[in-house]
Amino acid sequence: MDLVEFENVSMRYGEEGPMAIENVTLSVRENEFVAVVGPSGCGKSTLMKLVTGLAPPSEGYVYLDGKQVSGPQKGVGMAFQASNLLPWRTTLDNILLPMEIVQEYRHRFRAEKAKFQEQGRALLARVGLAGCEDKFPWELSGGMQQRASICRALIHKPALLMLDEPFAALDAFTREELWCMVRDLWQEDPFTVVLVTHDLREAVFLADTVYVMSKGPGRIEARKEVNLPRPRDLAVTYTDEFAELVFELRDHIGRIREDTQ
Ligand SMILES: Nc1ncnc2c1ncn2[C@@H]1O[C@H](COP(=O)(O)OP(=O)(O)OP(=O)(O)O)[C@@H](O)[C@H]1O
Repeated sequence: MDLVEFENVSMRYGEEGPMAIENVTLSVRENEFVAVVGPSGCGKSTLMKLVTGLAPPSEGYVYLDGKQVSGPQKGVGMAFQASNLLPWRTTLDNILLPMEIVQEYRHRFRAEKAKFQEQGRALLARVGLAGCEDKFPWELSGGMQQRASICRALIHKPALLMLDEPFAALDAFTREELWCMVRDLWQEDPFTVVLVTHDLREAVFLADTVYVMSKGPGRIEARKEVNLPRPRDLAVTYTDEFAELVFELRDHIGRIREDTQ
């Protein structure tokens, strides 16, 4: 079953502005890991706003779990390039924030606080942050902050996790560690993921399907299935098969850049 569907979606900001994305049709199956790659400004973040209901399409339809998206969606977890943890809250309190502020969960959270705190601790342990529950964000490294930010996005067990370049600001080694963390979380207890990234290796390592977007306006130029066997180890990134997939995507993007420059 498809969890996310875009049907001929176009979007412009303002009445007169240029099209940010045009005629986008795509679908994401339940528990599929999708990556969207493309040059800067091609509309990747706009796709995220449309799925989460933060902006309506100018034309076409966006469906989430079979229902047309017409406002902010509760069942979506989001993480961004900046972890945006609140500096005055501990790591555990930061990751429990959605339970406190989203009206839907607030009552249950107040009634069963100890249970949710336990779930928060367990989630932190799964991402290697056991012992960091009472630390403040400034006591954590950048990679640890991003781990916590992904926990915060998953604490309410969303059907869909939207990741907008969550590893872009990290060094190469930390980035690869976090790829493995997301891979493990997803494999242990599957959910649907849409990952927006500039990093082709990241897209091929993590995703089942990669969409390549062009810019001005953003269109889906290519869809590539990644049939590398799972579970994938980092060693796969040094194989010819992996390099060929990355090269093919790079070639698409190179051609798009030539056409739009
Ligand atoms: N709030 C806004 N108002 C007007 N135009 C916008 C707004 N947000 C985005 N745009 C325009 O829409 C187009 C797509 O932007 P978007 O941020 O979705 O691209 P992106 O692929 O996420 O970019 P990047 O990779 O640089 O983050 C761009 O031309 C951008 O200038």
